[in-house]
Amino acid sequence: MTFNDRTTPLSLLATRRSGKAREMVAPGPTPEQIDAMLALAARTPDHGKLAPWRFVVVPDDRRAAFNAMLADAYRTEKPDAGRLELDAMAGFGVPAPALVVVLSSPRPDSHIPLWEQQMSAGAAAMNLLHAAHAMGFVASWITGWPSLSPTVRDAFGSDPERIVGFVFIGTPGKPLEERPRPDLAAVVSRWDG
Ligand SMILES: Cc1cc2nc3c(=O)[nH]c(=O)nc-3n(C[C@H](O)[C@H](O)[C@H](O)COP(=O)(O)O)c2cc1C
Repeated sequence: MTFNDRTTPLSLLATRRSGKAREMVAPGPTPEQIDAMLALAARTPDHGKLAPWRFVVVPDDRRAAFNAMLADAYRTEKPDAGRLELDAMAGFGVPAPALVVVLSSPRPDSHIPLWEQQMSAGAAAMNLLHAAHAMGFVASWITGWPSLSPTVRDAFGSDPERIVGFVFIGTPGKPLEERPRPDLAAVVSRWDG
């Protein structure tokens, strides 16, 4: 199977496949390409025109500081953490060339339900993935412990913001492999009420 076939919009959707962050290599997107991706990702449906999400680019020269921040946060929240766990945090997303942090930035004072604002943030992350793949890269939406850590969230924003995910972007260093896809019969039905 040819993954991320950019021949047509439909072929791209039909063959879209994320890359693994730890297997990504250069080239990654240039800063201008990242800006272009984010302009595409910002075309995301949101009820009430609130744009209840934000993107924070972690530039190349801040990636080491990002990983050090993660390790520090892990040590603070898990004082008993062993060396292996701390090394894993310090290597989070390495060696993927580019990183964008997607934040849910809801407006609590809005009449738009929080749930709808948070769904829009998820959609924005998905659109960022689509933009990256449409530009010839692979992306990977990762969460894990850092996405739930208040300390890490505070490095990028503040309550009630939440980290939707860390989107790593680069070129696959190994051939992509298909993952099992859901049996459509299990997830699609016709309402007969
Ligand atoms: C909200 C969210 C969080 C995810 N977090 C992780 C993660 O922490 N680690 C991981 O290996 N995959 C994670 N994934 C899955 C991958 O991003 C990817 O979607 C998965 O490998 C499926 O590949 P596909 O994008 O080709 O369908 C997450 C996906 C979503 C939607």
